[in-house]
Formats: sequence, C-alpha cells, structure tokens
Amino acid sequence: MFLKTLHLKQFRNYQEQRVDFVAPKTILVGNNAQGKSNLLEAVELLATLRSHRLARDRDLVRDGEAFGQIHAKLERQAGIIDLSVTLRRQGRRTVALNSEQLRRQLDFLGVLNAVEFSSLDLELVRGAPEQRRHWVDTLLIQLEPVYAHILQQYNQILRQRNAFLKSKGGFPMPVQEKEELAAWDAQLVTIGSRVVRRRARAIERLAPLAAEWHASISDRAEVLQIRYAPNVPFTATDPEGVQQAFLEKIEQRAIAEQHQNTTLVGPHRDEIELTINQTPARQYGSQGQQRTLVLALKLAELKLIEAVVGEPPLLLLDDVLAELDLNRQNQLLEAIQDRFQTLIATTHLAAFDSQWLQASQILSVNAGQIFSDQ
Ligand SMILES: Nc1ncnc2c1ncn2[C@@H]1O[C@H](COP(=O)(O)OP(=O)(O)OP(=O)(O)O)[C@@H](O)[C@H]1O
Repeated sequence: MFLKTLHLKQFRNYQEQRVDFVAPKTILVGNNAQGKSNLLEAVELLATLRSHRLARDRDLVRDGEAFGQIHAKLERQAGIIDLSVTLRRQGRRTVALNSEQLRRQLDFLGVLNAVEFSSLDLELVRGAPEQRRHWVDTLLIQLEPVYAHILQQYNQILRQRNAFLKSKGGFPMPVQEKEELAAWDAQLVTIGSRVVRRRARAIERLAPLAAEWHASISDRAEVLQIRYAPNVPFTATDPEGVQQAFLEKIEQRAIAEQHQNTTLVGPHRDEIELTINQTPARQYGSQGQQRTLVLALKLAELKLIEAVVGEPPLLLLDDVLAELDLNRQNQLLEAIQDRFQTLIATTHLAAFDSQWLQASQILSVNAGQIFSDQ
C-alpha cells in the first residue's frame, strides 16, 4: 500500500497542510517541536485510531479550534481509497471512507496499515507490562480489526465489575449480590477469553519472526524469546478450555477480590515476557542491545502484517534511525528496501548514507509548515 497524499487541517500545530508523497522513502527533517512527530501521529491515527502518545482528541485539535481533520489518499491493490478522521474538541470523532461517514469505527480499521517505531518504544523493554499489552493490542487491531471491539467490550465489563465490587455490601457477600457477581463473571470470562486467545495467537506468530530478526541483527550471538504469560494460565486452547481455566481462577481469587474490591483475574493483568539468552531483556545488556530487540520486534510486526493483510504496511520511524549504529541502520534499510513505504522523522541528515538520501523525498518541517527541498 502507498500513501499518496496527506492533508492535515487544524491538527496539532498544523493549520492546513497538504503533503504529496512521491518516493518509497520520505524524510521529514526539522528542529525539535516543529511538527514531524505530529505528522507521523496523524498517519498512525489513520491506521489504528490510536496514538502511541496516548493523546486525547482535544489535544490533537489545534489550539483554539473546535475540530481538526486528517484526510488521506491511499493506494491499495484494489484501488484508491480516501480516508478521513474528524476530531472534535468536544464530542465524538467521526470517520469516513470514500467520503461516506461510517457508523462503526471498526470498519475504518485495517484500511491503512502502519508500524510505528519511536524512542518511546524502548519502553517496551523497560516499561511496565501495560506497555507490552498496549503494543500487542495495537498490532492485533491491525491484524483483526474486530479485536478493537472485543477489547472495548472487555474494558467496559471490567469497569462495571470493578464498580460493582466497590459498591457491594459487607463480607461475606449476600446471596443476591453473589448472583449479580456471577453474571459479571460470566461476561468477563466470555469476552476475556476472546482477548486471551487472540493475544496468544498473535504472539505465537510474531515470536519466531522477531527471534529470526534478532539473531540476524546480533550476528547470531543472542537468542530472543517472546513468551505470552497470561494472567489466566491455560493448557487447552479451544474457547471452552480457556473459559474453564478463567472461571476456576476467579473462584480461587474470590475472597481476595472481595477484600481488595477490584478484579484480580483476567487479561488486564497479562504479561508478555521478553528474554535474551534466557535473561529478562530489561536486565540484559546495554541500551544498544535493547534497541536491537525493539528493532527486531518492529521488523517482525512489518512482516506479520504483510503476511496477514497481503500488502506491505507503512513504516513510521520517529527519530530512531540516526540513533542506530550503521550496522543496524543498514539491516533495517535492507529489510525494508523499497517495498515498505517509509516516513522518517529526523533532526539532521548528516547521519544518513548519501546514496540513500538521493533516492528519498526530503521535506523540511518548520513550525507546522512543510516545504519540499527538491
Ligand atoms: N493541539 C495542538 N495545537 C497547537 N500546537 C500543538 C498542539 N499539539 C502539539 N502542538 C505543538 O506541536 C509541536 C510539537 O511537534 P512534534 O511533536 O511533531 O515535534 P517534532 O517536530 O517531532 O520534534 P521532536 O524532534 O522534538 O520530536 C510543539 O510546538 C507543540 O506545542
């Protein structure tokens, strides 16, 4: 797939800016805080309706404006598609495909696919489990858009079940409250199992791809393992098997839950373990080694999305390329070649190979305005 144009209106620090992409690689160059990451964020929103910066819609709308818009023209094998997202300072965002507003945001997902790689991704190694869950969830939304709906349902049931646990009377629980809790349990288990099985499937497919990239980038000196460590361990992978294990664990933790007034069992407590040479990656080695790991994860994401969707996704590199040493830069560039359209944000061009610069479209970003250097 190829993003041909992007048109930002009142989005972040852009008033109105159209960009035409004319090469497989586009380099956005500019000083800090000029709008490079904002542009990549707009593309990320088109792909996932999420921002890795976890921004609220009112932060995405340009200061002083009531709404902001992102329009794009995307070329896919099946033809050209127009995408648009309207963000409001107050009120819900709306999405449209080929100028037709969609009732369900779900139908917007999966049209444009992109993998984002920024310095925040180092938190995948160093950060809390929540970061890794968010990463797998964002990937899953692109692999199976219906997952966005499943996750939303799960979070809603979780909030309601937690509210119930907080509001209930004393201990032990009266019969009527027990019945109500059992009804919440049933919903949590049904939807939670759908989350768990999908996460397990995604990690199973991603892990060997990432391990292969990691071995190749580290000259086979390191072995990366990615292991899903669900909060509800299960052996049978069919829906009934997972649901059964889930219910049993809820029963085991019932008393603790009633004391702590919060849901202790479910995929909101999952972990995804990353180990290098059998040592937790967080403890393993230098920043450079952790960067190699994240690079391997990102390359694996690209390949997995390509395999599932059938077309190469976009790659968004936010200020990370110049931080990689030449060997890793070259590995990355060899892997993407011209197949994956790549948008690169950087503060300086000096770190890039000159041949490579000549083959790229170079755009300058200055205070929310974009100029072509060619
Ligand atoms: N809603 C908004 N309205 C107006 N300006 C905004 C809004 N949100 C962010 N900005 C501005 O956008 C700029 C940040 O741009 P961006 O994050 O794209 O930086 P960048 O060019 O990628 O630089 P860096 O190299 O520091 O990442 C800041 O000046 C910030 O004040």
